Formats: sequence, C-alpha cells, structure tokens
Amino acid sequence: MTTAPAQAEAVETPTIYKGLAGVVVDTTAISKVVPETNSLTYRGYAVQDLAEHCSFEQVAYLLWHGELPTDGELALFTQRERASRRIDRSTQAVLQRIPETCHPMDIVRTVISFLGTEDPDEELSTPEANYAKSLRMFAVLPTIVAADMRRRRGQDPIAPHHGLGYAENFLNMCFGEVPDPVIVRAFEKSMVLYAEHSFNASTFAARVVTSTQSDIYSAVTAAIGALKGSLHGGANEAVMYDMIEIDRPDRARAWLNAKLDANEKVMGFGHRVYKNGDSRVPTMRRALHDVSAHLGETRWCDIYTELEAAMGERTGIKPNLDFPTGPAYYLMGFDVASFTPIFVMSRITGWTAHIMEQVASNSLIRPLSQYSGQPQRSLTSA
Ligand SMILES: CC(=O)SCCNC(=O)CCNC(=O)[C@H](O)C(C)(C)COP(=O)(O)OP(=O)(O)OC[C@H]1O[C@@H](n2cnc3c(N)ncnc32)[C@H](O)[C@@H]1OP(=O)(O)O
Ligand SMILES: O=C([O-])CC(=O)C(=O)O
Repeated sequence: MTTAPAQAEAVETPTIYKGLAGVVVDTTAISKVVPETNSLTYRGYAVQDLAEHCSFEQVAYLLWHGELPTDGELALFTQRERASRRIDRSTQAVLQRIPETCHPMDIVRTVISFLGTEDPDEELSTPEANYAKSLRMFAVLPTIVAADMRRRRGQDPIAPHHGLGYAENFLNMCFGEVPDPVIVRAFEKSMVLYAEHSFNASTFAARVVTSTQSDIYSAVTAAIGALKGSLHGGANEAVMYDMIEIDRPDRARAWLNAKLDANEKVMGFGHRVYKNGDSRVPTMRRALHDVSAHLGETRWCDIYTELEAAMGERTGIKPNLDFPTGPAYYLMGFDVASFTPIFVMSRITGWTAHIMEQVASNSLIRPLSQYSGQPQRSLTSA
C-alpha cells in the first residue's frame, strides 16, 4: 500500500529569477551584448564603428534588413522616409488637444496609438505591412517630437524639409536652423547608440505584446510606456535634472555622498547587463566633449568628470549611456523633458526590428509565478 506524500514534501519551491535577471528567454539575430568584453554589435557590426562611420538612416536599414544598404538601396530608403515625414491634420489636432502640462512621453505614446487607429491595415502583420508601418513611425516621430517641443515653447511647428537628412531635418524642425556639423554629428551618434540593445525592458514589453498577436502600434505604445521610467530611458532626463541641481563641479561630491547616504539611486549609473561599464559610453562621452568644446561651455563636462570619479571611488559603479547623453542633449539646446522622446525616435528602429522578429517566430510569452498569498479558504467560513 502506498501513502500520499505529506503536503510540505509535495510543494517544491521553484527558483525565482526576480526581474528575469540572467534569464535567456529567446534568440535574436539583431544585436549582441557581451558584457565580459564590453562589446555591442548590431547585425555583427561594432556599434562604435557604426556611430563613427554611418548615418542613422544606414543603421535603421541595417537593423531592419540585416545588411547595410547599397547606394541604390539607401537612395530608395531615404526617398521613402522623407516622403513620410508629414503628419496629417487629424494627428496635428490630437497633438494640439493633449495638455501641454503632460510629459512629452505621454504625447508620443498617445500619438503613436492614434496612428494605429487611422491605419486601415492596423491588424495586418505581414512582413511587408509591418515594415511599412515601422518606416512610417520612424519618419513621423521627429515631426511629432519637434512640434511638441516648439508648442511648449509657444512656437509654431516647422514643417519637415525634404532636402535634409534625418538628423539635420529634426534639428531644423526644433530650432529653425541646421546647427554646426559638430552638433549634427554628435546628435546622429547618439541616435545610432540608442537604436538597439537586445532584450531591454521596453523591447521586451514590445515582444510580449506582439506575442499575443496584437498589432505593431500596440506593441510600440507599450514599449514607449516602459521606456519612460527612470530606471530605463527616463534616466537621461533625470541625469540632467541632477546636474542642474548640482550646478557646480565643486558641489558634485557632496551631492553624491548625500544621495548615497540616503540610499538613493544615482541616475545614469549602473546597468542590468554591463557590470563593468557600458560599451556605448566612451563614444558618447567623446561626442559630449566635442559639443562642449565647440560651444565653449565646459561646466557639464566638469560635473560629469567629478560625479563619475566620486561614484567610482565610493561604489565602483560606472555610468551608462544616459549619463553622457543627458548633458549632450542639454548643450544641443533640447528641453530636458524631450530627452526620452528623442530616445524613442532612435529606439523605434530596434523595437520594430524585434517586433518583426517575434512575429516571424512567435510563441506566446507567459512566464510562471510562485503564489505567496493566502492558503485556500472557504467563502462560507469568512
Ligand atoms: C538606457 C538605459 O536604460 S540604461 C539604465 C538607465 N537607468 C539608470 O541609470 C537608473 C539608475 N540605475 C539603476 O537603477 C540600476 O543600475 C539598474 C536598474 C539600471 C540596473 O540594476 P540591477 O541590475 O537591477 O541592479 P540593482 O539595482 O539590484 O543594483 C545592484 C546593487 O548596485 C546598486 N546600484 C546599482 N545602480 C545604482 C545606482 N545607479 N546608484 C546607486 N546604487 C546603485 C544597488 O543599490 C544594489 O546595491 P545592493 O546590492 O547593496 O542593494
Ligand atoms: O539594456 C538595458 O537594460 C537598458 C539599455 O541600456 C538600453 O535599453 O539601451
């Protein structure tokens, strides 16, 4: 005769990977992060080389198609992107309708969601349909972000300029002129560096939504929501607010010590995957220095250096990409609240590449959880 195992023996406690840390959930051919060698590649190319030698349009093409474009392919791609930059009247009306007081990420999230409602092919997720939608979002996002920034400054929007490249056109729509090539190149580098980073939280959110066979606009809307948080993309804004509060390099150490003594996180430092420095930081730090030298304004670079040194000495934790990008965008003249929407303009390429990869090899993403609530009880005995 066999006896039933005791209740306690029957329940095995599973290993819980809080925050999915260290868990490999799928394969991807889009990018590779190797923290041990501090390397990041997009489709096999080192991100530093892409940032140095390629336009953002070339990198977008690479992420979507798997190969860099030939001259002919780039010309066609560019033509299509430039022809899709304008927003129609109904989208402009939505933009005007949202209160100026809300965070610009809410604007971007809402407008992308609205674009879905206007697309007669919203539910179509063939590779061709999703590619067309990705290209449209890529083309239109700078127009939305620039129009919103100008609206909050009490300025009229500037229409996209068909004759300008992606970076020049965005800067022109923000400031009414194309700045010096030093600024344009630094901005374009930030776009390349921000474009893609494997299964980060926002990309994973997009893949989760896609895995239910939902549409690409819904997936991107979810990704924007995930990027907004200050532990992810929102950190670039938080970094700059902190630097403004610090104000002078000689105040950086005391500020940092007070922050750490209060057990608070220092924004722009640390990373879930890189524990020995973010592969993108050296390139972006150089871009920040280029902008700073060009403008003859060294204050933010000096605060950067002080904070990095003090944080290193006290915790050993290194900056992530948001740390140099925050002051670089500030020096370029952007409003701090627009920094994360600018990140969206870049990451739309990585998100949509992942959405298309998920569609091509889908399995519903649905992990398990360990129940920690009340034991089963009877309603009648309550
Ligand atoms: C583009 C991007 O999204 S890059 C990330 C942008 N985000 C930020 O800059 C926000 C600040 N950084 C952080 O909060 C974290 O480093 C994260 C969320 C990015 C990654 O963190 P995780 O891998 O989850 O590690 P976790 O937060 O558990 O940190 C491990 C330890 O380092 C400490 N730590 C990590 N980052 C920081 C930080 N920025 N400031 C102070 N302490 C930190 C934690 O307090 C923790 O210490 P403990 O073990 O004594 O409790
Ligand atoms: O990978 C991450 O967790 C966050 C990050 O750096 C990114 O999304 O660029």
